[in-house]
Amino acid sequence: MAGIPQVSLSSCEKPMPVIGMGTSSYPPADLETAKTAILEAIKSGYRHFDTAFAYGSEKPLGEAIAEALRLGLIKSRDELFITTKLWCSFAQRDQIVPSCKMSLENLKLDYVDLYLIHWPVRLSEMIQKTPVVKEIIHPLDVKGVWEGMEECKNLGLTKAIGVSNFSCKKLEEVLSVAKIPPAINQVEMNPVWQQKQLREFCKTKGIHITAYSPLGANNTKWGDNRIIESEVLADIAKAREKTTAQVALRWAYEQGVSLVTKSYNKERMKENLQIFDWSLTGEELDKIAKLPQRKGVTLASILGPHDLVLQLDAET
Ligand SMILES: NC(=O)C1=CN([C@@H]2O[C@H](COP(=O)(O)OP(=O)(O)OC[C@H]3O[C@@H](n4cnc5c(N)ncnc54)[C@H](OP(=O)(O)O)[C@@H]3O)[C@@H](O)[C@H]2O)C=CC1
Ligand SMILES: O=C[C@H](O)[C@@H](O)[C@@H](O)[C@H](O)C(=O)O
Repeated sequence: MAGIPQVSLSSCEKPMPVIGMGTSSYPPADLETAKTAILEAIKSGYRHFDTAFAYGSEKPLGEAIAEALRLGLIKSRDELFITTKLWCSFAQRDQIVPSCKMSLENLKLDYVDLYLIHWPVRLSEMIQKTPVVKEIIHPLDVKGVWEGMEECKNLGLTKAIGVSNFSCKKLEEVLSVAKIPPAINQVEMNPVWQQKQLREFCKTKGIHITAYSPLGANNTKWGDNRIIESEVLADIAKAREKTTAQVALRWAYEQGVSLVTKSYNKERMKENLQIFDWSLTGEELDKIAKLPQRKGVTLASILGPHDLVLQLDAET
């Protein structure tokens, strides 16, 4: 297996492996299933893991890390790059540090490598299921929340801080108040939602993009099968003796972003790492550039089609 390239992030001394294992599974995996899959991913060579308070995968990830250390698969926790995210129900100035500490407790870690604001919205209640009623959805206090994120970094609870699902407009708001600029914006990005405008903007601001759902989150509640069933991608895959998934992942990598993709299947998690020793041709890239575009993951599909949510989904 060719080695996994790394990227450096602003305000973070530790480099990040460009491919990470996602841990948002549908239907939600039980603790043992998730732990076993994550351990398998470590055995396969993954060193970057993406979790969130909302996924319920912090605990199994923490257990898998402890087990990997016990088994000697890794010598130190420092060999891993761990990302987790602030859930919307805790998106208030005084709740950020406690929330980060709660995630660290779930993970049984002293620090995470990256802490992200999960979505640019605040929920005034803890939720058990989605969609939610509109009364609990509020605009984000960007200044207060970002100050809390900066405090997490200054306290050493996280090496880097960033955001997720932020538009250019929301990023401008963060940048206007930030003492430490966001290192990353983690957003949906794949051949059928290429994010050209946002990528241009982030490049000029030194914000690195991580692509989530790079396979279109096929077979999940929040995604669809447009990528896995794309004839254009399948034709390229056939000609190159790769799989459609590998073509989609390689495309994202060639755009200069990092990516997090989830597989709890031993063969597919290995397959997804085989993207670093070949490249797409100019002609293949042109064909992919022409694919029809449509956002797959929307906040409205999670929280419900409320005005503020639809407005956030429509922002560029
Ligand atoms: N910040 C945010 O708001 C969001 C972040 N994320 C993060 O990004 C991660 C990845 O995105 P996700 O939405 O999971 O979607 P992905 O695009 O990574 O797709 C995951 C789906 O594809 C399947 N799959 C994986 N590899 C292959 C393959 N080689 N061939 C065919 N099917 C495959 C998986 O099934 P199987 O496991 O059976 O292989 C799973 O059903 C998440 O797990 C999460 O960590 C995701 C959504 C939103
Ligand atoms: O209800 C659906 C879930 O919240 C799903 O959309 C998320 O877990 C997603 O992967 C995310 O990171 O936001």
